Amino acid sequence: MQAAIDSEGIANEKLRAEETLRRKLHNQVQELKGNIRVFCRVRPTLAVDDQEPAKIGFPDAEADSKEVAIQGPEQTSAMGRTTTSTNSFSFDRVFGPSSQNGEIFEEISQLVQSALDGYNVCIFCYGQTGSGKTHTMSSADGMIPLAVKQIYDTARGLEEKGWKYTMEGSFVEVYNENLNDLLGNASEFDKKKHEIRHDVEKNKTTITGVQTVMLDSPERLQSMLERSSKNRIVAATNANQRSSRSHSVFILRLIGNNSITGEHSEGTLNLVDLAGSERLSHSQAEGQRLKETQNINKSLSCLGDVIGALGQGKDGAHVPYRNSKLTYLLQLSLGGNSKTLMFVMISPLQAHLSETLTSLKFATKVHNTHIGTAKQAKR
Ligand SMILES: Nc1ncnc2c1ncn2[C@@H]1O[C@H](COP(=O)(O)OP(=O)(O)OP(=O)(O)O)[C@@H](O)[C@H]1O
Repeated sequence: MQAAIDSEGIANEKLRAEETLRRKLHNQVQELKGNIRVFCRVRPTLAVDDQEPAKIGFPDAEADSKEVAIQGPEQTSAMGRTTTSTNSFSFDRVFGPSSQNGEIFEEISQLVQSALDGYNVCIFCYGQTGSGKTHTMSSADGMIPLAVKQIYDTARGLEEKGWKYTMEGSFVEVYNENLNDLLGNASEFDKKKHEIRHDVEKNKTTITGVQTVMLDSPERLQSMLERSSKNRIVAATNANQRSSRSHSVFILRLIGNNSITGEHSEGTLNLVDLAGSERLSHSQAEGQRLKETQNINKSLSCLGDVIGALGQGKDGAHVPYRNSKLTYLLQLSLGGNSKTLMFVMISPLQAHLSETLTSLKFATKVHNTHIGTAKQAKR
């Protein structure tokens, strides 16, 4: 009897040691892949798209591709000759129009694992309105539900290794440089002030007056997503397609305690659906629309500046987090202590060619950035 208990004890200890080693190796692999990665996704042509497709060379479904080639707009020379140049872009992965959310999630599941292991992670969707950001992030089989499911499954598996996890979720939007609680009361949107507080020591950000939901069952997530989308519909007006004019940030805080080894880890996974990146010419926009556009342009270019400053990798160099609400909110999840993935979504239509090229150029800038080694928030 005693021998059986002893050998069970040894086996459990081996399991725990293996888990500690797995975490270390997992992180080494993630660092080799780079702490900032960019994926591109081309959405399929939809039945409602009645415009001509653009000439895009995208990967076939089977290939593990990194390249996308776009035939640029026609240019006529002084001699009257018409030419079109091909613009090629390369990223960490390019997904063609037939790719499915499940397949895309396989690539990001490793980052979800990093958040469980105590790292801060940001996953962004960037692109013009209608390019597939919400489909990728929040649809029924999008990154948010798949990430939460993976966290449940993994946390359950880690129980036998002594780990117990709690998962807290909040969901906010940044609209016109104001924070709103998507789980709160829509009548308070743009009125109630929420403050962002960073505790650098604990590597933890809190937002005052925002609801936090203990995500202890998949049903909780479902009701959380329903509440947020209802709130956005209430807050929208005919003239204001609010969801595409604001950034939404789904924040999952993952707290793990190991009662046997005494290890503790806290990580945050931020899933960010950015506002539509299309450039409205100022002459077309006026009033509320102009204000929205200016705020979106400012915050997206600020995000690019923050990533650019981090990419210079100089310790102690100024990083302009405070220049926009979004970058300030994500301060502790961007930079040396964290891992970032940017999805650039593109439309397959010729009519969107110029926005597509602008998006791909922004994404290339991000892709050329290398962020320093992440440190784990573990005590
Ligand atoms: N990969 C895809 N497969 C099938 N349908 C897609 C795909 N991507 C996008 N769609 C469809 O295209 C339409 C526009 O996509 P979506 O709403 O996700 O765009 P968006 O970039 O989030 O726009 P907005 O900025 O307005 O929120 C939707 O009807 C969506 O269901």
